[in-house]
Amino acid sequence: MTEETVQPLIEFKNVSLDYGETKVLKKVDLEIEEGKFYTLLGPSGSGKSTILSLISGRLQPTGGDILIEGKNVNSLPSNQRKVNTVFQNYALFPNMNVYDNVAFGPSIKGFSKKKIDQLVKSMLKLVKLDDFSDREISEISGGQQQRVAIARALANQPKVLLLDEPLSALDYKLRKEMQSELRELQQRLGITFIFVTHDQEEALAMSDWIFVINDGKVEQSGSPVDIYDEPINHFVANFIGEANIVPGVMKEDYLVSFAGKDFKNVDAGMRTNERVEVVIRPEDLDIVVPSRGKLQVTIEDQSFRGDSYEITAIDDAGNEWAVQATNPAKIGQRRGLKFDPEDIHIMRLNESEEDFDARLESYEGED
Ligand SMILES: Nc1ncnc2c1ncn2[C@@H]1O[C@H](COP(=O)(O)OP(=O)(O)OP(=O)(O)O)[C@@H](O)[C@H]1O
Repeated sequence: MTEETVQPLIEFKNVSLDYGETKVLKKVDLEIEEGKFYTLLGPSGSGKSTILSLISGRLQPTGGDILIEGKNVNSLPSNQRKVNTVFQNYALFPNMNVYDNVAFGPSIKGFSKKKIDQLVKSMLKLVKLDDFSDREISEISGGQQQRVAIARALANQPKVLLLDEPLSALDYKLRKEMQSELRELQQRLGITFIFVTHDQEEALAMSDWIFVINDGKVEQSGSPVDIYDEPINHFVANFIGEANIVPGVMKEDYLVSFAGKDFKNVDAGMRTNERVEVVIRPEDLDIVVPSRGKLQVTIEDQSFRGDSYEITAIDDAGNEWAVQATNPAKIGQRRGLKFDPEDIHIMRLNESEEDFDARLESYEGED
């Protein structure tokens, strides 16, 4: 039986964008399905907003193809795409009240007054601003402005909502609140959200699927859990959460050597004695008495994080380990580090997802 393939809502095939000599996007492939929450996560300048501009039609690619519902839209104007964007600065009309801001899109489309009214009221209800219709934009808070911007975009009834760092102007608490509100809104509406952020915590908390973008390329894509637990390379491991990354050698299947010792692990399929990078997350390390530790360390530093202590320890081979611990430690003390085989994650050196797959295929072909 063949599995039915779902046509992606949006596809990027080998999409490049150059500004003269500057290559901003380098042969990007993406697939976006209907009804999910996607996040483009990457550092400043990596090309996230450029990808949104290509989806919305504000920019055209210099190479490759962009497809929406299977049709090439490389040169389809923005206003003919069922896509709307919520910008970082909200871009609200300051001279209009809340109601008129939301009514703007539907009025341009020539809908009847009654239909516009219904639409605006339901959108304002959706973002919990039904009592704020008559307020001027200057009379509402940042978080409320953010909601108006979302209601305004949704009033255009898009298939896809693009959100370009929409929470970055909010304070920590409001930002957290809006994260769950946005997530809930997306689930309720069932439309596709593509959210841009450089905040990994935000991406992990909100998304069904994350694209990690770096230097105009997709470094890795996957569910938040996949990306956190199985980062494909040094960049992703470092960018997504805190990671201890030390050099190692895969001696054989399920046996890795690092910090001068051999450890059982759960990875297989690499060459004998292949050089690798070993990743262990700070929360997967426990500080114990030296005799119970798999590695012996000296406590170098510690800082209080509110709900935990971040401890820095140095092993006898000179590797530095960040440990997230519930109890404080004493600087200068000799301790042990404990971890389980499944907490050891192995990364091949400088390997892209494509190279990794190609190598895996050739490995499987050798049987
Ligand atoms: N008109 C332009 N000419 C030349 N380079 C440009 C132009 N517009 C953008 N760039 C470059 O393209 C790169 C990607 O920009 P983009 O805005 O997509 O990044 P980003 O990941 O969204 O960053 P941020 O998180 O800071 O918004 C940047 O290095 C930027 O300097």
